[in-house]
Amino acid sequence: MARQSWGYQDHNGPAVWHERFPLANGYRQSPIAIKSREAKYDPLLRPLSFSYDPTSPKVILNCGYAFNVEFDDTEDRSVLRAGPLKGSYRLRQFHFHWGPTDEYGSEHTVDGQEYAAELHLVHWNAEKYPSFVDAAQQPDGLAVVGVLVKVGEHNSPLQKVTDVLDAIKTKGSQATFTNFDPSSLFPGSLDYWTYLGSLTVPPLLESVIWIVLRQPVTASSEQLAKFRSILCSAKSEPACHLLSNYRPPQPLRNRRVRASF
Ligand SMILES: NS(=O)(=O)c1cccc(NC(=O)NCCNCc2ccc(Br)cc2O)c1
Ligand SMILES: [Zn+2]
Repeated sequence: MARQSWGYQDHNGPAVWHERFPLANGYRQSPIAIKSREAKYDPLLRPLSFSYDPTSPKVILNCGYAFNVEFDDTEDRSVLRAGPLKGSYRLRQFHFHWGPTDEYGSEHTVDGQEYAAELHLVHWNAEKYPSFVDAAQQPDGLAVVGVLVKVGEHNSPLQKVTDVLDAIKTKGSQATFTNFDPSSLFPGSLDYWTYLGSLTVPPLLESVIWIVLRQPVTASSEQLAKFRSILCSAKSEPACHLLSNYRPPQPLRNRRVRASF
């Protein structure tokens, strides 16, 4: 495995990603600072439609800059439809972004408000493209649902995820993870903002239709601390905790944010 070239520290973090990944200065980069008053209600936007098979999650792995719950995406078992999308998008993985304290760590912000963390559910357009990597090269290839997380009440569905983090402490480790419905992590309202953007991690490909839910969910301070307990170092390396893995908001440039509400 090639030594990870990028990360979230001063020497390899978001401020220098452009040196190896020129798309970092592209025209549809993510995340963005959402300004609710500038978002335009679009009556043509439909409600989101999820159909997730709880037996389709397979493993949880520490990739050094996040932990991903990976799904069996070899067929349409967990899909997202409607909303701003044409056709169905297949769920591939979900992961979180967080910061060094409960005060910040989300990637999207809303009216200047930073949240403690952000959940991303990554789907790809399996109707049009043969694989995730192919879809990730296309302007309509991916659809990511972002859920803002604020510090507060204990989040019991989330505890199923945080309980397994001790088993994947070091970069490259993985553990079995199944019988989990990721829609249990959603807030009560599925109102959303949507805009055209990119991956928020290198290679920063500009292939994501972003769907950011308006209503945040909560997680307790202890649950958020659990995120920070995983290591960005491999077993053989000096331990370094992954205290922060969020990319800050990027220029909106010539883009509009639409609201479903
Ligand atoms: N934060 S996000 O915008 O929701 C978002 C959206 C899609 C994917 C991910 N993360 C990962 O796929 N991570 C595991 C693979 N390593 C990065 C990677 C990604 C895509 C391609 Br093609 C090649 C590649 O090496 C995050
Ligand atoms: Zn993400």
